[in-house]
Amino acid sequence: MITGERMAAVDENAAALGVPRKQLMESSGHAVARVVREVADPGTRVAIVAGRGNNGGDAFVTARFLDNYDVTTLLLGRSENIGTRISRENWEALERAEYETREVTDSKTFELPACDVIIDAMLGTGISGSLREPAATAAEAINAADATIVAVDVPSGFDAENGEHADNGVEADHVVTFHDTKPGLEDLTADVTVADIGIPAAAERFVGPGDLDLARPTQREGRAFVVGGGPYTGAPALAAQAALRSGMELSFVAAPDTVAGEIQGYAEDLIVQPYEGDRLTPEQVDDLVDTAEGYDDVVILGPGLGNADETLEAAREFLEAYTGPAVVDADALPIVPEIDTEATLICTPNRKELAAMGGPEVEDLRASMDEIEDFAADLGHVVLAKGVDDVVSDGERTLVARVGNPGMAVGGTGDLLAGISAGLLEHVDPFEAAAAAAYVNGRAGEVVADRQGHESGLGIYASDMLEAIPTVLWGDAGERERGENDD
Ligand SMILES: NC(=O)C1=CN([C@@H]2O[C@H](COP(=O)(O)OP(=O)(O)OC[C@H]3O[C@@H](n4cnc5c(N)ncnc54)[C@H](O)[C@@H]3O)[C@@H](O)[C@H]2O)[C@H](O)CC1
Ligand SMILES: [K+]
Repeated sequence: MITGERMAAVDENAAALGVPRKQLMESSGHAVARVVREVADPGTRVAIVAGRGNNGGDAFVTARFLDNYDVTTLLLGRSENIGTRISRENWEALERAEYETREVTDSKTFELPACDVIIDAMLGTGISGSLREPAATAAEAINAADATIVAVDVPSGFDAENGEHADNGVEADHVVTFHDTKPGLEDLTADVTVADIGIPAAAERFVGPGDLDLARPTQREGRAFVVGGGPYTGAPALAAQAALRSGMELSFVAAPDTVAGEIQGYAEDLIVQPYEGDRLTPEQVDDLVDTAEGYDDVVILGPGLGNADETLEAAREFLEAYTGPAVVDADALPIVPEIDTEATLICTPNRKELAAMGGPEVEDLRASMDEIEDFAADLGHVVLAKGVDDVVSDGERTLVARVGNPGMAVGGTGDLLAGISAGLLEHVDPFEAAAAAAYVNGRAGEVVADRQGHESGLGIYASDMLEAIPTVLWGDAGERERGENDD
């Protein structure tokens, strides 16, 4: 089962792997033709009713695979308004090859040709709400016709996010859905065929640009609240800056007053809130929890805190009292399995920290995905295990991020990852945030290495990567692989 939104992400990932959507469209269109051949003999009259999105494009392909049928293709709208390049190319191919095509420019003049089979390709997973004109009139005519209705991907009017079906939607006899079934399709009376369209398994196993699409912030929003610093000062500063670079509006660092000035000195963009002492102790916990909850912050707990007993006790008390979203990193990690917390956590251990949390002791994170998944399930929180390849799991879903370069083994990249995770956690669930953050961090390392002219990245600084975060999130670096999906 896959939602329409997730499907779009997977096909973006497939494009990045070199299997562009136009190829998938060819497979989709072919799959629909196969079902038509099962339900109707050659020579039968077939009417294709297509919309201007990729759902329509699939059916333009179908027409080519039904050469021994009597096919008429109706486009709802003008061909110059077809919404995507690949769909337009498939429409143009029909015209050049002299297939029977018509453009319906006015719903009042809509007329279904005499037919025995209707292919409903008006709307697929791009739909929202009940059908608007001219699709509404067309759906009425389709439902009233004495013909077998074959729907492409979903019946038009069906919402592939939640299974709701618009009152004025198409009532299909057969549905040819792609790659995997969609939520709610099984509740329809139609026969459902799930067609394999050649999406590589890697598109769902490896984090790619599609996962980033699901998590990309569209506006400046949220406050990061870093509880870090004491023995170290660079780590909280990097994490706090990475959160700002990932779309947060404000980034606070609560730190001991002995180091607050130093942390502020790294970056004027941060707001440093000093507390008394030279390290975090339980005395500060109530204030910190009140602040974080009072302002709906996303907390980053751990960077540079050190592992003094009273600091770890404070981190424990913090997580036991706090109920909001947080990223837990570094010395605070071993506490997580020991506590009961209502907080929503992303834990970001490296291999050593994973073992220190009581997780599996592994050489190669990717080879140990299953163990990491089991560990995340036991822990009850999202684990983002970072290494050469990162593994992200919420105990049910597990993804591998295989981006980045050897130079990223330098100190500080983990702090960036914590900051990016917090920035994305403001917008999406912790699994989606962690997966996309791993991708963004890795790509940022690649972008910097590229700019510096050495692919290995050996010699990059974590702080060099700060500026590359927006490049990956909103700029060309995130879009570089998108190829065919440019419209
Ligand atoms: N991997 C895959 O899933 C593949 C899917 N394919 C097919 O592509 C469609 C999804 O295509 P998309 O272009 O995103 O959207 P649609 O064709 O579904 O429709 C968009 C179109 O509809 C208009 N619209 C939206 N809501 C309404 C409404 N309530 N009433 C009327 N019109 C509406 C919107 O404005 C757009 O113009 C998927 O289902 C598959 O069939 C690929 O071909 C292969 C890979
Ligand atoms: K459809």
